[in-house]
Amino acid sequence: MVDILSGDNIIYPTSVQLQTIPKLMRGHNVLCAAETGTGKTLTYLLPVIHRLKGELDADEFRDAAPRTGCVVLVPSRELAEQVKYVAKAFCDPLGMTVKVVGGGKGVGNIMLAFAGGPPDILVATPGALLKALRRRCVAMDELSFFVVDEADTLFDPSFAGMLGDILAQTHVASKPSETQGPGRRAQLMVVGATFPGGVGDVLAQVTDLGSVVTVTSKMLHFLMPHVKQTFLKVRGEDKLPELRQALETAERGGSAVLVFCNRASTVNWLGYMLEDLGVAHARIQGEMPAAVRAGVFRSFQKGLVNVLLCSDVASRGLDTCRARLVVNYDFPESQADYIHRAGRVGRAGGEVGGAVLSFVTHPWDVELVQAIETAARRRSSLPSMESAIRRSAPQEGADGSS
Ligand SMILES: Nc1ncnc2c1ncn2[C@@H]1O[C@H](COP(=O)(O)OP(=O)(O)OP(=O)(O)O)[C@@H](O)[C@H]1O
Repeated sequence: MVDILSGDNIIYPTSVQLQTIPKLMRGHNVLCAAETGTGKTLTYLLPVIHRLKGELDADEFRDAAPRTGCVVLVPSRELAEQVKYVAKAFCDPLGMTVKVVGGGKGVGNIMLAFAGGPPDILVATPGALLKALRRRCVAMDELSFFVVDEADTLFDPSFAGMLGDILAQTHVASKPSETQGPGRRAQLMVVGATFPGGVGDVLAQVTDLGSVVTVTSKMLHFLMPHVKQTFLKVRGEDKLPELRQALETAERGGSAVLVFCNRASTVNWLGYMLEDLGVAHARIQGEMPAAVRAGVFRSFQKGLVNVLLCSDVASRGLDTCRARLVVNYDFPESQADYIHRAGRVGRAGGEVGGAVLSFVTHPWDVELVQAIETAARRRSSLPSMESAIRRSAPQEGADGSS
């Protein structure tokens, strides 16, 4: 595993990895709240793969029937493919299997993922996982790990019902000793860059909250100091010319750009406008089939297109070191959306910082802009982003402080 990491130029752990990986290795349930782009995916994948490989090789499991050892739950198919890609780099050489079941595919496709037997790691979106559970393709009560990635989205009311159904079928450990040997219970890992209220209440239904170690990074809810934040007050009709100018400047500098709109319809409209102006681009929005979105994101990653117009479906978790500029064509409706969009640039392992350019058109955006501007200037955390977990589980700072 170390060879694969160094091949990717990953030599030293990030602060979040340094604090969280040992706790997972010791069998604790962990809630990890750390800013965007700090390497949270490897934070959980490395201990998961290490332990599953150990179980596969252990004498006490030799006669056990094959089973899925870890389910990673993510909100979108793109993110599922991304996690699978990272996991496969480690699992393939170890002879372990990783499969995805995601939205936008029929039941036949979901069954196909299990045709070769249960994968060691299953990366799933909630709807697809529930379908797989109904067909008994995977047994949540036999897992060694259950990971909830992008927790703020998955604990949002739009997913909370499904998440509750899934958690109810998962046998979550309440202490590290329960995670060992045949009959073990699953270790729970909940990961996010922002946390909504109510997370503690949901977790309390499936495990002893006292058993959940919380790791929060010192920079949680801070704006990245190496990402320049610019706010441009413009009239609605001036947004398109301003965008065009920003795209031209980015093109001259060889930067790829993510342009965020608040609605799918605006993404489509803006796409037609840029088409008229002869600006090459691609689009991702939530009303497109998930498989199409995944294909579009792949073309962006490969450098086939440098401008990606997107709705917030692309703001959560997608890892690209290509983007140097994020444009908020529409000002985001919440601080959490701002943090996630801004987090697409200046990510761990990237060589340079990045910039966020936000168009501010409406008087009602001003209050949010002022809060963000002040936080960026003072290098303080964004207000009103407090975590429910902070109040409901034992704390441990990423600097090691308790
Ligand atoms: N220790 C490390 N050193 C250098 N680069 C790293 C390290 N760990 C992870 N990375 C790289 O950092 C990038 C961001 O990682 P990742 O996508 O896991 O971030 P994240 O914290 O999950 O972000 P988000 O909150 O946006 O989902 C990836 O390209 C990854 O390969």
